[in-house]
Amino acid sequence: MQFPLRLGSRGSPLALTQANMVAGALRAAHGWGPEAIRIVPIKTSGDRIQDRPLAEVGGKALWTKELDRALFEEEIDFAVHSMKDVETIRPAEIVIAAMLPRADVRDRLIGAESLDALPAGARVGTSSPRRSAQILRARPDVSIVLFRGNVDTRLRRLAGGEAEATLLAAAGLDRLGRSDIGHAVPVETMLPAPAQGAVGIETLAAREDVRAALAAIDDACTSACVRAERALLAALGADCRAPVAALALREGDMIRLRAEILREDGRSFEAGEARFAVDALEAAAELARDLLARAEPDLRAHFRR
Ligand SMILES: NCc1[nH]cc(CCC(=O)O)c1CC(=O)O
Repeated sequence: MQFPLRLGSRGSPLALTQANMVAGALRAAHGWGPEAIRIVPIKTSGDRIQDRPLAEVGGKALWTKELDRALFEEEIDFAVHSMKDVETIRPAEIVIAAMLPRADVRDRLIGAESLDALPAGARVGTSSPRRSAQILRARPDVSIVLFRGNVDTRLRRLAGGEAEATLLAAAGLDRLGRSDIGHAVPVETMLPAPAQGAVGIETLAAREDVRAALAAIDDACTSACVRAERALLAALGADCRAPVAALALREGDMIRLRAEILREDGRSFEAGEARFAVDALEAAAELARDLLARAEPDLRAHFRR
């Protein structure tokens, strides 16, 4: 293997923090020095387009396309991603080689202690169809304001009075050293997005040396759970912009997968769960089909490909 290994990352503060976590884990696992890994920031189209909801931007692979290209052109040896932002359908030449131990999976509400505590008619800033739907289900009186951009941008817009509250992933806030802000929303109220809180590392399938090095930092439990959540998402024909929530937890040799599909206005939803052996991912697809079969036409329409 040729050093330094080049780790591609988005350039946002959160992405770079996660890249440093990956580099640190690899150095510790292999006893490598600080020079062994170089972080290469790469601008993605998702980072450039800030003024429209992602669902409207339409193009797929907003966060991955440029990093994929850098992998193919051998500008980088591996790439770090928030697994939540990685599409379910990936190029066949690319593999998810490892995931770091998952962080807090919950969303944190900033600006109020709980959804119930929001003032009547409050404006809540988010660009996530899942969060919008879950908020509106709990609080049909609030209005949703489009909030995009990185964590700092969203907090600035909140401070600027553009909304009374916003929601951010606890994992991102914690990694940025902002554990002090917001109130965690229980997963029973807001089931998280599939793969929320998980950091993954991708490389080319052909790079056996890199894959072996990455295997040393793979958290098997996180990988198994996130793979189950992604299998459900894939079977729904959905991506990270669809109003889908899913959370898998290990229970001994089994995985317990909870999932929810919602209409974006929160007026209709289906929830379910399944228990299956760690490798029996077909059960996740079955749960997806079951949710779709129960969904009323307007809800199912969100998932028509
Ligand atoms: N879509 C943006 C995104 N992708 C991953 C995270 C947070 C970190 C994580 O979930 O691992 C965030 C920000 C957020 O949702 O608040």
